[in-house]
Amino acid sequence: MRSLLGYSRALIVTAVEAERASVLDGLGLGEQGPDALESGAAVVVTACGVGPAAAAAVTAQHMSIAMQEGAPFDVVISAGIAGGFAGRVEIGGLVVATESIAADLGAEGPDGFQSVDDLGFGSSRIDADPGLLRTFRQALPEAVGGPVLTVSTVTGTAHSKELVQKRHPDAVAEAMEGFGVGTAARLWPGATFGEIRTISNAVGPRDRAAWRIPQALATLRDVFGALVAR
Ligand SMILES: O=C(O)c1cccc(C(=O)CC[C@H]2O[C@@H](n3cnc4c(=O)[nH]cnc43)[C@H](O)[C@@H]2O)c1
Repeated sequence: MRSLLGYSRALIVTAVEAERASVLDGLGLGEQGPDALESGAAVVVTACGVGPAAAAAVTAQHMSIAMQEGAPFDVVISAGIAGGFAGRVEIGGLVVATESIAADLGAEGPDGFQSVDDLGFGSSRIDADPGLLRTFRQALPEAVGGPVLTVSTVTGTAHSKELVQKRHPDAVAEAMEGFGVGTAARLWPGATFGEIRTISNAVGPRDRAAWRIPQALATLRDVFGALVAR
């Protein structure tokens, strides 16, 4: 593959291998060996592990190596499955993040939760690059756009869902890596960032048996098939 969406070099970060395999399948790349990063492949797909810390560390490592090799990434995409907020997106559906928000980064107190923004310690939000977002929207007209939350603990009760929705009424989905990937990506000037998620489950009381992972992985494959076709 020469390039993705007109960018010279793309890094796609998933959490787990099954998501990575779906992305590679959609891109028509089959298996990609560990040499792709050092050898300057136009698209590198990596599985970072679950959660924002692993996501930030692995993204930063990849970006640093690519820079040293003289082939920096100019687009970084956090991709994978997610929980969707009922009424906003269906299971099996697709979400494109307008921003990736670290929903549990802050402090609890007697008056409730305060984000790091409220506390004056920085920002818990990373905007998607506007040009990349426009491209996603054109290529994926069926996608629901909105904030995607990054959490360290999957929301698993009606009560915690209510709390998180009160704080983020516009959120369309939650996952566990986007804010971490974006935090690393924005350290490199010239790298654009975005997040794409397909929906495996509804956010709320935990019912792992109800997660439709194969369906979400199939949608993820089709999404990257549509992106590479442009
Ligand atoms: O068991 C499997 O076969 C399998 C295949 C692909 C992915 C998984 C995962 O468990 C992925 C975990 C990953 O998914 C995101 N995720 C999905 N639903 C939610 C949610 O409701 N709340 C937060 N995160 C969610 C998240 O990004 C995880 O890293 C298993």
